[in-house]
Amino acid sequence: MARIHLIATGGTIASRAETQGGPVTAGLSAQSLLSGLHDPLDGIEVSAESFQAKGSYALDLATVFALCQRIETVLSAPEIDGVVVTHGTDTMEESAYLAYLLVGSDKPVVFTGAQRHAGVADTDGPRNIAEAIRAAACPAMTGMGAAIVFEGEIHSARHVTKFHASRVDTFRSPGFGKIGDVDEGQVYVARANATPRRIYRPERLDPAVELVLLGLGSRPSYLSWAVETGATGVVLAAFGRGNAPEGFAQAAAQARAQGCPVVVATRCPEGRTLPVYGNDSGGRSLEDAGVIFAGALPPVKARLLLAVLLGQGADLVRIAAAFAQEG
Ligand SMILES: NC(=O)C[C@H](N)C(=O)O
Repeated sequence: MARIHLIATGGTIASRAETQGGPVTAGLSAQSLLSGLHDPLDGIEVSAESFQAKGSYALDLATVFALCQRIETVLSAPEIDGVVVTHGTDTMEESAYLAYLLVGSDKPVVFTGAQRHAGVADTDGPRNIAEAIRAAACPAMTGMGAAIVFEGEIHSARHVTKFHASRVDTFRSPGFGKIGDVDEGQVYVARANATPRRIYRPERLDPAVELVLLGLGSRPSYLSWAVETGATGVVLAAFGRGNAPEGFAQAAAQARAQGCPVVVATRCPEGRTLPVYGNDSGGRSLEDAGVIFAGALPPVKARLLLAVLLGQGADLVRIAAAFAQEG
């Protein structure tokens, strides 16, 4: 019989509004989440612990790094077959992606949460937890890396993103799709990831990697300002194939000269970067300025990978090699 350990971190799934229309605040323990389950789980044994009851928008990299270490420790126990993490949906894709990068065990790690809090009659929390537990207990999830189970779908942490601010079917994997389903208690895993998972072992995550979303005519001084105020790495969420407004190539070259790597990701939800365009701050001139392209890795996840790499002391060559492997 499978044994799953649940780690609760807060978010809407662990929240209620104390008064009608009042603020929704996190605070429910792991045990109370488990006691709200309606699904009998067909004999899967579940243990639980409360890690931190906060909205996911309030978590920081050090906390999520500690969470990943805790997941690894729990999975090292031979009697545990998988872990479920309950988490707010706002940054769930980020914590799940960090677990994907940092947790070396091949046992299943499944994140889930809710869009409707525990105080409303149609909360989606209990169903999502039950389905996450079933997925974590499924041998076909072995070796897939961290995943998100939500509203009956299974998504790889490598590809998934929160797509809708409030709907219960919020998670999608643009350009890739779900990897499976949980349907009437049955878990179906249809496919693996396209790129092999690589495990990183940093001693910490670099907390000073910034993400700059570019808009039409954005000012390059914003990149320079980030470096001047202590950014140790910057990810530009750039246009299309990885192009930026005029002046960014020069600012990127300066950043690099000051020891701050600049990674260029695309702000498009699908597709990958490729240095094609010349002229001031087209992809080719950014490449000449020494930026590193993120390929198909979305900006938010490129920032996390850079925080991992800088946290393990990687130099520019190793950072470029790691992003090149992302495809
Ligand atoms: N649905 C949610 O969980 C959103 C919440 N604001 C959080 O991420 O903590």
